[in-house]
This record gives sequence, structure tokens and C-alpha cells, in this order.
Amino acid sequence: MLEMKNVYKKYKNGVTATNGIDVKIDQGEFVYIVGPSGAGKSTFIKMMYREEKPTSGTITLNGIDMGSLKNSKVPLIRRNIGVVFQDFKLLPKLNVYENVAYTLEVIEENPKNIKKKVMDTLDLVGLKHKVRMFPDELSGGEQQRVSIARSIVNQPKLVIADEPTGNLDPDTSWEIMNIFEEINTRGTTVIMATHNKTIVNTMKHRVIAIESGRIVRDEQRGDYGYEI
Ligand SMILES: Nc1ncnc2c1ncn2[C@@H]1O[C@H](COP(=O)(O)OP(=O)(O)OP(=O)(O)O)[C@@H](O)[C@H]1O
Repeated sequence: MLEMKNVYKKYKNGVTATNGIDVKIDQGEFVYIVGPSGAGKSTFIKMMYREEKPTSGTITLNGIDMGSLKNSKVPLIRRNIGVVFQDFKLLPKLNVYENVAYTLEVIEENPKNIKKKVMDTLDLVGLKHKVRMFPDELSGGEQQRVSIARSIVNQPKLVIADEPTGNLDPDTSWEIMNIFEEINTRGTTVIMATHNKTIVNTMKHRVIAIESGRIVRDEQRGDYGYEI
């Protein structure tokens, strides 16, 4: 589903964040991206959904060359990619239902389908009973559930998460991880950057370690591999 060939990313300030990355990720995989702070994990991930463009090399997502994709085509491709962030990034003036429905409204989904899709997704993340609440009335874990619901309501083939449990306590982190596990069990590819050693070592999946912009380890059912 995703292939990178010799991908370099040099930012305008001269920092080289990825230094020749080659990787292949298949549909349905669950992949952790680990490595020290500043290693290039977020940059690696951002290039997958064209938040950043590679300086050189190729990135192909389901046959589409993400690097040379016209800006005007990016929103269309993003419909097939859900993205979850550490800081949730919910719209503060919209309630839970509206935050999730918004994704479908911008892609002009038939209004008749929106309600069912939103409610089914909120049911999956366990938030059906809080549809009218606003983000500032929710706990961090609940906000992350809304953010996950928003990312999957359009049934993307790929969900990318950058440190999704970074702001959450251990119990809540496990609840959130169980949702990602369920999403993956349903066939969605999950790619997750994380510093959470306990989770990586317990909920075993493929582990790709990045250091100084290079992949230094790529193991099925790998370990986190760093002391925190
Ligand atoms: N927009 C940017 N402009 C310039 N340099 C950047 C930019 N984003 C990241 N960098 C630099 O690129 C390098 C890799 O950063 P990146 O955020 O990809 O690392 P990371 O592994 O995700 O780190 P962390 O675990 O701390 O989130 C760092 O040196 C960082 O300072």
C-alpha cells in the first residue's frame, strides 16, 4: 500500500530529517515507528499524507506518487487517510457529533448517510452518549476518541497516528490502543509513531526504528528497544 524509495527530506533551515529511507508497508499491517526525539519520525509520517514533500526519492501510496501530486489533488487523496495527533486538534466550537460529521460534510457525503456513519463510529469508540458535549467538556481520553472517530468515519484504508497516547495517562492509553487494535482488526492499516515502551512491548506489532533520519531496525513483533 505504501512504498518509499530513497526518501530524503531536507528542511529549509538545512536540517536533514530523513536520510535515505526505503520501506514497504502492506495493507492491513500495524506498524510502530520508534526512535529518539528528533530522529525524523514525524517527518517520515508527515510525508505519507503529504503534509511534507520529500526533497528527493519517491513515495507511492496505493499507486499514487505522493511527492509529485498536485496541491489541488491532495484533499482528494487525504479522504483515504485518517490522521490522529497527540494534541487531538478538535474544533473547539463544534460538539462531538459535529466534529466527526464535519469530515463527511467537507467531502459532500450524502446528508442521509452522515448521521448513521457518525453514530456508528461514535459507538465504536464508546462515545455515543456524549454527542452533544463540546471538546472542553471532555477528558483527554474522550477527546482522543473523538479525534479517532473523526479520522475513521470515512472508512480510510490507512490511519496514521503521531504519538496518540502522548498526552494520556496509562489506563486511558490502553483504552485508546484497544480502539486502534480494533480498527486494524477490521482491515485498516495503522502506522503509529510512539514513545510508549510498555505499549510497544506488550501489544506486539511490526516495529520500525528511526535514528538520524535512517531506518536502523525493522522487525515483525519487535520490541521498543530503547530505555526511556
Ligand atoms: N518544519 C520544520 N522545519 C525545520 N526543521 C524541522 C521541521 N520539522 C522538524 N524539523 C527538524 O527535523 C528533525 C526531525 O524532526 P521530527 O519532528 O521528524 O522528529 P521526531 O523523531 O518526530 O521527534 P519527536 O520524537 O521529538 O517528535 C529535527 O531536527 C527537527 O528539529
